[in-house]
Amino acid sequence: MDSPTLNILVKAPTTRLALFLACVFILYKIVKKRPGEHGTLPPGPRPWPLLGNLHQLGDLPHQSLAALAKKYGPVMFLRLGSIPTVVVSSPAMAKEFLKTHDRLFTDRPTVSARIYLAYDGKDVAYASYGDYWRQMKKLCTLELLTPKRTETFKWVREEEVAAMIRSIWKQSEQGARFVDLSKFFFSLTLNIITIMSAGRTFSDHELRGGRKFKEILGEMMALAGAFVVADFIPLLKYIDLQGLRRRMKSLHQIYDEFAEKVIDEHISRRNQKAEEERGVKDLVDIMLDMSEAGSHSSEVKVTRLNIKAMILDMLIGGVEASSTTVEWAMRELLRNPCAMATAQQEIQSVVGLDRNCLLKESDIKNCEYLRCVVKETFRLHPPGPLLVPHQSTQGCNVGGYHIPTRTRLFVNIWAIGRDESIWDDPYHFKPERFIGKNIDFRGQHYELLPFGTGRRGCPGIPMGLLVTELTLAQLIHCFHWTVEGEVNMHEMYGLTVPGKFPISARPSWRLTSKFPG
Ligand code: HEM
Repeated sequence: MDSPTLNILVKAPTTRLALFLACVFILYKIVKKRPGEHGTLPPGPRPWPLLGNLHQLGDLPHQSLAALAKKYGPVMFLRLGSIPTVVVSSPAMAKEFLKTHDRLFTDRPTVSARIYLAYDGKDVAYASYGDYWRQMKKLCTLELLTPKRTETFKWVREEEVAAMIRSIWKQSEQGARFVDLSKFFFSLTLNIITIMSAGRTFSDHELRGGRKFKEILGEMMALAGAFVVADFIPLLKYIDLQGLRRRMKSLHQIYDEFAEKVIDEHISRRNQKAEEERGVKDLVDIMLDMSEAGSHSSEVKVTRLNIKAMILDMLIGGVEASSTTVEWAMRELLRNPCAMATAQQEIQSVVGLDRNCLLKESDIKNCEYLRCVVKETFRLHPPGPLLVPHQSTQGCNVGGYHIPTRTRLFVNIWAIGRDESIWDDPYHFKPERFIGKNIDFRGQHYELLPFGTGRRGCPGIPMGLLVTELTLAQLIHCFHWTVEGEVNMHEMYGLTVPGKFPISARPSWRLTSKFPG
């Protein structure tokens, strides 16, 4: 270019401005599109400096992300603080990420809960993808949570559900007008998982400082699901702005002392009794057996640390997910009296009304409608609406888009469950939609993934399902339920998404015989 031309370009203010804007536009396109070997990022809302798109998550991120996906499509790119994030909101794309490219998205991000609560990822749920996680997952799926093992804990589920029914019955006999079902469900699932894992429940005085076991666990779950700003904005990494990490550390210490005590108790019991006198083995017993044997068919070497971290996962992963599901199923049945009556009628036709023993787990296979009630609850109210976040281990191309290394992946199963292009009348609770259909929730049907799928899928499906179905069946078989006014359906986001307000309902005994036993 000769100098007069250059002079015109540089000196004329409008030309200079135009040149500047053109450069910015080209740069923006380069950054946004990343053409060439990387390809294009998925579409998404423009991020703000520092915050990225965090301000768009709101109190109920699964709902806000579902609304954004309506605008940007089933694969959407955001920045949460500085974290590149992909949100998937259709069955086809869920299959792409969780089946076709599953291996690339099997990692978990490093978050405060993993570091300060979960032994720095020495558990299963928070562990990074790699040999350690693989071994721990094998321990879950081949030893601790197999359908056969789950069957051996049938007595725990039946006894504990019966105890809950008895307490509700007692309260109603004593004239209580309403019972707080949310409290009952949390205590029930906590008791079941604690007995299955550690052999017994724990009284209020057994933890340091006389802290209540139930309270400590409740607080740990709340912290595991809390939003920690520093996990998204690395600038704040060294400041515990919300005081959450301090609380995590202190609760972790209390949990660790509890877990140490449980292991010591088991060891001293083992030393006192011969193998054949020990009775039913709980999960700590099984892991101690493996630890003594040194190795096992699953090639997992089990240490004290593994046992403590594994029991933590059973408690954090199993308790709230199951109680939240029962809670939503009850809310839906309470506001859908026809569905409630159909489910009650079905159970009645299977076991009658005058049996002097309560319904058993083995009766549930004959209650198809009840099982559809649970499925429909998973569709509308999956306890983990965005699953547990996955993370990409390397840059890759999925669905025609470039996904950078260490991108966080959320699969919005809540949005998929309410998608009008997949489900007829999606906002209404209609268990009958599943009758005679082969849609299942164990990970083969991408329109219904309450337990996730693929390598990171939930290992607790048999347990979670049996607890949920049995509890619900007993509750509606034994009692008529009424509520005052409308059933509140507001959600609260955390480790799972339970109702914002507890469900309070009025029971009246339905069976012709008094409470059995
Ligand atoms: C209704 C009950 C339950 C539901 C809906 C549920 C749901 C889920 C979901 C959505 C995930 C994450 C999947 C993913 O990352 O893609 C998960 C993981 C997990 N769940 Fe469950 N769960 C339930 C019960 C249980 C129970 C009873 C246990 C154990 C006693 C359990 C233990 C775990 C563990 C250890 C993981 C982590 C797996 C991994 O990261 O590899 N869950 N669950």
